Amino acid sequence: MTRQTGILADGAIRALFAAGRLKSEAALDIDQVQPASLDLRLGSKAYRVRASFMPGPGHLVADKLARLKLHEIDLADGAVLETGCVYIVPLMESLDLPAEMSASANPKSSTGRLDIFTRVMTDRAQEFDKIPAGYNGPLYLEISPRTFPIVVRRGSRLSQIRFRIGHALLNDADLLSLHDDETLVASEAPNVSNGGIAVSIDLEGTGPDGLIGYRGKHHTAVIDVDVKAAHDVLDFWEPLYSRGRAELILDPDEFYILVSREAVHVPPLYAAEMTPYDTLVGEFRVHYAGFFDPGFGHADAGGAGAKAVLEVRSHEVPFILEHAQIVGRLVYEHMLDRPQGLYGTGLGSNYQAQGLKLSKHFRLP
Ligand SMILES: Nc1ccn([C@H]2C[C@H](O)[C@@H](COP(=O)(O)OP(=O)(O)OP(=O)(O)O)O2)c(=O)n1
Repeated sequence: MTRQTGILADGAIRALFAAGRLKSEAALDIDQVQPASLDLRLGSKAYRVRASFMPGPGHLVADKLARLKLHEIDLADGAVLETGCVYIVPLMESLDLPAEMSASANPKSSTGRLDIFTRVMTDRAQEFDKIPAGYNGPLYLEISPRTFPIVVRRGSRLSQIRFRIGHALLNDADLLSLHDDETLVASEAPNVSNGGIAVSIDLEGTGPDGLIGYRGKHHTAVIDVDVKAAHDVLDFWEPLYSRGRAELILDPDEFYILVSREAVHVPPLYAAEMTPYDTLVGEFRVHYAGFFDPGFGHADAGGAGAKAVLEVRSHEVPFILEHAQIVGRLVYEHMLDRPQGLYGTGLGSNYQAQGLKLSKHFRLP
């Protein structure tokens, strides 16, 4: 059954290309269309800018770039993007959306796991990562590596975009009833509020030796975002072990990879997104969160027991994170159609049935 509102699935995203609503400088990569999103590719130039900016009503990104760029970098053969610097990269894909269709962008999971801050910008934008209905124009990516310097090139895929018609978010009652049928978050009692189901942190360490997570090292070598399993974990990360207390003191200057206590599940007719838990005093937050594909953690797609990976930072002050503390909420949206491919069934799914898992760029010793 086709719904009137919801997120476009892979087949409908391919149809946008065929209809000229989505364009790209080059033919699509074979795995670029995901079950409920499209990976966006970097174009051939990056601009180092002095500071991030919002285009604002009436302004084109290209005009602001002409004023703010400090240096132009050729990405044809790859280039290093340094930590602490802000870059703007025109993307290969551009849009001419139908009047009723909007979109939203997010860093890919691998991008968040490397602590690469990214946001998509459009001309005249008043918000990052939100593409208004009917948008016609180019897309740009702001990139700021926070912990590790990275190598990127034309075609590197750091962010992804979802297309939607209307509003199809599940409310609390819908979520509870879907949870009863499908077990969305495997917890003793589901905690549902504001349209989201809570995900909490595991600090007991069910992994080998009580491993609970990793803290990013500083002054490391560069990471090529396009190469898998190239780096030794210990050159970039300090493993953290549970020492009997099931708590972790977050240092405000550090970046942590942790894991959810619950296995999470996105049934095939839904797409989910993690929204960071914003404490009223704002001491810490899951920094990147991100999109969860239809089929993630779905038993038929090989995903039973898949945990969410959490990229956590503390703000301003050191903060004690305790086992089972809520760190985010998963919100669910209806798909317009069932995707042809589910997460975990294709060759490119790196994180199905994962536990605590660093990005695909690392190999265990
Ligand atoms: N904070 C997050 C965000 C996402 N995911 C999971 C759910 C997603 O369905 C899966 C893959 O996400 P992306 O498509 O963003 O990731 P990549 O493209 O980097 O990985 P893959 O190559 O596996 O698609 O990772 C996660 O565990 N923790």
